[in-house]
Amino acid sequence: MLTIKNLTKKFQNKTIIDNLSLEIPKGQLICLVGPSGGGKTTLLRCISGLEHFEEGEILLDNQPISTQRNKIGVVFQDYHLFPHMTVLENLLLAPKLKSSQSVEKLTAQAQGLLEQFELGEQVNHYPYELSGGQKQRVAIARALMLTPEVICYDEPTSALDPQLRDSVGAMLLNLKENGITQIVVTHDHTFAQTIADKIYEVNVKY
Ligand SMILES: Nc1ncnc2c1ncn2[C@@H]1O[C@H](COP(=O)(O)OP(=O)(O)OP(=O)(O)O)[C@@H](O)[C@H]1O
Repeated sequence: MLTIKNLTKKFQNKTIIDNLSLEIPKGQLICLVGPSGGGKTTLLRCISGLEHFEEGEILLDNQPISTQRNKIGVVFQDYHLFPHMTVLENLLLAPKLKSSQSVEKLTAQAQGLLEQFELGEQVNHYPYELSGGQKQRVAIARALMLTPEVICYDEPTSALDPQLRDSVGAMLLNLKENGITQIVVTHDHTFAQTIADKIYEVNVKY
């Protein structure tokens, strides 16, 4: 269970998130929608431990999020792939630093994920050689390498055509089957309605 209790986040004394409380059961897929500037990305960054907040608590299974960051994966809007590394190297970088598994095992895991995401032929390609949809799938595969319990996505379909949007939707629904809790920021209400267990409107008045 991911629990947000009375969360308040300010930037330079401007309140962006005002006393927000939310409970997300394990394995749920929720979408955060709302107007531009409403605080969706900020909320996602607070949940993923990338942003400090003034008041309230964010707990994963009753533990403060600050101690649980390694259980939370983030897929950024512009993917944040390392341009000078191949697809495989992008997947291996963080687990090589954080995981106790051998490089051989990690490589096999990465190759398995890339096959599953239909990226088997792109293993040794660089990000500039990939399409938007392929970059998106590499970013999701990279997040999965750390076996997260929660994955946060910021606008995962904003750069994709409708067909690729549907394939990302199918991928997220598939991950739901594995019990991963997913939080998706999106402007796309149709996409949200297709995939979400619950949709939350983030629309804070300043
Ligand atoms: N690092 C920062 N410093 C100061 N203000 C910030 C910072 N990051 C975000 N903000 C402000 O916080 C507010 C919420 O921004 P946020 O990016 O969370 O909104 P959003 O709902 O994700 O918007 P969009 O849908 O346009 O991506 C905006 O007014 C933004 O200018």
